Formats: sequence, C-alpha cells, structure tokens
Amino acid sequence: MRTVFSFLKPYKLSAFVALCLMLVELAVELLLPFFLGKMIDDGVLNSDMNNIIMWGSIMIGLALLSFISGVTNSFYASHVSWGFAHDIRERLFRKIQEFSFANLNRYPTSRLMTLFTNDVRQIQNTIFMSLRIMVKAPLICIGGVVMAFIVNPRLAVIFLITVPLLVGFLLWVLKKASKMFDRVQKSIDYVNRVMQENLAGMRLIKAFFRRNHEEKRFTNANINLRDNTRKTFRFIEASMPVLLFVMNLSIIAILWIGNTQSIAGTTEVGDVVAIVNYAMRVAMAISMFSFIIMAFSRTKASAERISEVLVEEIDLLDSDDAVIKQTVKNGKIEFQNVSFQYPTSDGPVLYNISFTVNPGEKLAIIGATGSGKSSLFQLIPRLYDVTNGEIFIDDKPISSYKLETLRKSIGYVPQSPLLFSGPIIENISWGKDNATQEEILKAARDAQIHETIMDLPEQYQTQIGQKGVNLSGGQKQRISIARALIRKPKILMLDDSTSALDLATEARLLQAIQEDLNTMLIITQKVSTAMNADKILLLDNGIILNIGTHDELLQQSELYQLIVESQFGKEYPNVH
Ligand SMILES: Nc1ncnc2c1ncn2[C@@H]1O[C@H](COP(=O)(O)OP(=O)(O)OP(=O)(O)O)[C@@H](O)[C@H]1O
Repeated sequence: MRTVFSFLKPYKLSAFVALCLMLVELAVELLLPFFLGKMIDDGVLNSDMNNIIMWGSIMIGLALLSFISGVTNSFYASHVSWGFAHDIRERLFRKIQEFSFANLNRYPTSRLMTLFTNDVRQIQNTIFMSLRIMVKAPLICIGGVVMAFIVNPRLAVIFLITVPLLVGFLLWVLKKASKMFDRVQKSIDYVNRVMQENLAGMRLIKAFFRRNHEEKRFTNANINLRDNTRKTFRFIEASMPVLLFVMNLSIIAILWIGNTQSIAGTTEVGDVVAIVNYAMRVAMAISMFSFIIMAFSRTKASAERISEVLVEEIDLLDSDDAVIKQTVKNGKIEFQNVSFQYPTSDGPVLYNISFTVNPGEKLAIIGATGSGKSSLFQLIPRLYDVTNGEIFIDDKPISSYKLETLRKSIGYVPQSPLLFSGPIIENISWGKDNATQEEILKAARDAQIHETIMDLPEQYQTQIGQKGVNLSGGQKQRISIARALIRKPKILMLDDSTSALDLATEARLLQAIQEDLNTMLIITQKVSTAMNADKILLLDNGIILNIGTHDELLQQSELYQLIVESQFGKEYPNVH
C-alpha cells in the first residue's frame, strides 16, 4: 500500500490545497445550521427583520464561498488523481519491461492488463473522491457532533451513544468487504484471461469448432464475476439500512427530548432545529459510508496488487562484475557442462551440454519436439540463467557482458513470429534504432521478403493487422527474420523460423544471410537445412547425442539416419 501511495509525493502541494478548500466547504456546512438556529431564535421568533436579513446574508455569503471552494477543489483533485494515475502506469510499464521470463511466468498477462486498466483507475477515482467528498464525510460526522455539543450539550448527548456504535459496525463491515473485493478482483482477472485467450485463438476455435466449449468457459467466468460482485455489493448495501435506522432513531430522540425541554423553557426552539439539522447532516454523511467502504476496500485490494508487481524482485539482472565496455566482437559460443531447469519445472530440461561454435560457423540443432532446443537457445541471450555450468561468448562468461550489450549483439528470431500492428517498414526497423532506408531494404532483400512487400498495395507502408493485410505464416517469418538481420548481429539465432518456407526460398535466404554473418545457430526439423551447416547438434531429451557434420552423423548416429530416412528415404542426400 505504502509503495503505491508514495506516488502521491509530487502532488503533495496540490493535494494540500484541495484539502484546505475542502475544509472551507466543511466549515460552511457546519456553520450553516448554527446560523439557521440563530436566525430562528433572534429573527423569526422575535419577528426581527433586521436579524433575519443579517443572518440570511451571512448564510448566502457562506454558500457562495462554499461553491467557489468546491469548484477549485475539483480542479486540484483531478490534477492530483490524473497525475498519480499517469505516474504509476508509467512506473508499472517500466517495471514490467525489466521483468525476466521467470518473473513474467508468475503473472498471467490478463492480470497485468487488469492492473493498468481496472486497478489504476480504481485508485485514481478513490483519490479524486477522497479529496472531494470522502474525507469530508467522517469530518462532517465529527464536526457535526462537536457543533451539536457547542449549541446544546444536553440534547447532543444522544450522539455519544449512537456514533461509537456506528463506527464499530463500520469497521467490521470494512474488514469483511476488503476480502470480498479481493475475490471480485480475481474474478475480473479470470474474465479478462478467458476473453484474451479467446480473441487470440479465434481462428483455432473456429477451425476446431469449439465455440460451445468456449462459450461455456466464458459463461462460467462471467457467472463467477456476477455472483462475487453481487454478494459483495449486497453485503455492503445491507449495512446501509442499519446505519440509517440508528441515525433516524437518534433524530426522533432529539425531537422528543427537545420538545419536552422547550415546553419546560430550558431549551430554545432554534437549538432543537440546529441539532436536528446536524443530526441530518451526520446521517447524510453516514449514508455515504457504504460508498466509501466500497471504494476503500476495492482500492486496498487494487493497491496491494499493484504493489506486488512494483516490489517484485527482478531475478535476472546485470551481474555485479559485468564489464561495461565489453562487446561481442567475433561471436564464438561455448557451452561448458550446462544444465538447465525452469523455475517451475520438476527436473532439468538440459543436461551437461558442452559444445563450441567458432566465429563464422553455422550450427544446426536438430531433435524431437520437447528435446530442449528452444530452451538451449534462450540461455544464450540470458532470457534465463543456466542452473549449472557456464556459457562463454568470445571466451568470456556471458554474465560478464551487460545484458543490453549481449542482447544487442544477438539477432533472435523466435519460433512463432510476432508482428506489431503498424506498417511493415516499422516492423522491420523495430530491430534497430534509426535504421536507414538502405538498411531496411537490404534486410528485407536478404530475408527474401522484398519482392512480396513490393507486390502489396502500399508496399512498405502496408499496415499489418486488423485493418491491413494478414500475412501468411511464411511471410511473417521472413519479416521477423528481416527484423533480426537489420541489427547486423554477431550471432543470429533462428528458432525453426524457416519452417514455413519452401526449400528454394529457404536456401536463397540462408545463402544471402551467410555472407554478412559471423555466427549462426539454427533450430530446424529439416535435414535439407541442417546438412548445409558446419556442424549439426543432435539433441534428445535434453542430452547431446551427437555433434558433427552431416556425413559424420550419418555414420555415427542411428537416430540421425532414421531422421534422414524419414525425410529422404534410403537415398541419402549429399551436402551441396
Ligand atoms: N516456460 C517453461 N516452463 C517450464 N517448462 C518449460 C517451459 N518451456 C518449455 N518447458 C519444458 O522444457 C522442455 C523442453 O522444451 P523446449 O521448448 O526447449 O523444446 P523444443 O525442443 O524446442 O521443442 P519444440 O521443437 O516443440 O519447440 C519441454 O519438456 C517443455 O515442457
């Protein structure tokens, strides 16, 4: 909670001004019944027009002052709340950018999305309302009781019984409601998650005709949200009549005792009117309490969720001994007895991996699905850290490089290409800050996508995504390869990124990129791709079975022979 509200610091002055203006409104609200009592006693009951005009004018003046304070308070309250929301969204976004894959695994995307929308907005609204009215309500209760005692202590004594009763009851409601709102928030998360998965997987859902299944999943999530929200709001709404009942009883008691005392001549009529007026204002303020409880309970839940992300420890950072100026010059990669286990998995997915790729060499990694190929790739740019062993680049441990330097020298093309909405040109130049037109064209040509782009209606300016063209799998792969090539990486890593290309296009692509590159690692299922590499690494269940050239593996590995036979039959192909 404290972490989140520390974001209010830059707005301290504005919040202070807003609170002062709110106090002016409060003072007016508390003084009006007092002056009303005076007007009745000195003016109305004595038929004294001068007193009526005097007290009336004072009341109008005060009302005007309250109006001006209210408008100005609104201005400052929105400055504080919008500024706070902007700053915290900015900080959250930066924090999530720092997250490692392991950090990200702990937070589903839907939950992070809810933070930015629902949770931040919730706190923002509460801050605004606090500065406008929510802080005022308890102060009206306290001030109303104090003023009632000033006007007539014998009548006001009734408040001493009712107010502590109400405060105790409210604290109990607040505690219970806070837990209930936590549940509501989780239900919102779940609805968001189902929605997000559904929209992302719409094509698959249609292809599998799983509409009914998905509808049922959404309906269940939606029912859960409805029931949790309804239960919470009902609970809070049910507390309202209790509060008002107690307050109305005290008004009746004031009228009854006041009437008796005024007949006996011990109390002025104006005092009774003033105290009833205070009791009504206190009742009105208390009627706002259910709203305040809802807002604070939700805000507490939201603030805790945001704090959790803000204080999350980043588990993959620059090492203390990272050398600032050290850069990757040649692209030599060496694995020494590397084992790796995901933070969430039961056992290692890679065991004792050792191999070397010399600068300029091309290494193909081949192996069954789930054998650990992508996991091995992710260790090189330190998306995850190794569990045991060490990886060296240019004979230096990868931890001795700054993360930024290391990752900038690697062109990583993941298994499923991800393109951003926007023109094609931006998707390619995304790989390098201030990329020139020439660099973009060269990368696109090398990735064998230039011709295809030129055939599109708006060529490089063609929008990708909902309003633009939807590209084929192979076209997307080639754009994401162009995005990696534009960095002129010392090490290029293609994670099955040419799977959707026909053999001729793939061969042209690999030929084109080889000219510029130092080192290349390519995960592939195709023997035709692997056999042209300098070395092939055959991975099976996280273990290196063999490493060598195509010919060596054909002679040494039965598994490799089987893979080759499954793709080419008994006619083993030769290296080009
Ligand atoms: N984020 C993760 N958390 C936990 N386990 C994971 C994670 N990603 C992959 N694994 C597990 O690690 C093992 C190796 O997966 P990996 O993706 O490296 O295989 P792969 O050879 O690249 O497979 P494919 O060819 O299907 O992409 C699998 O058993 C997989 O279930």
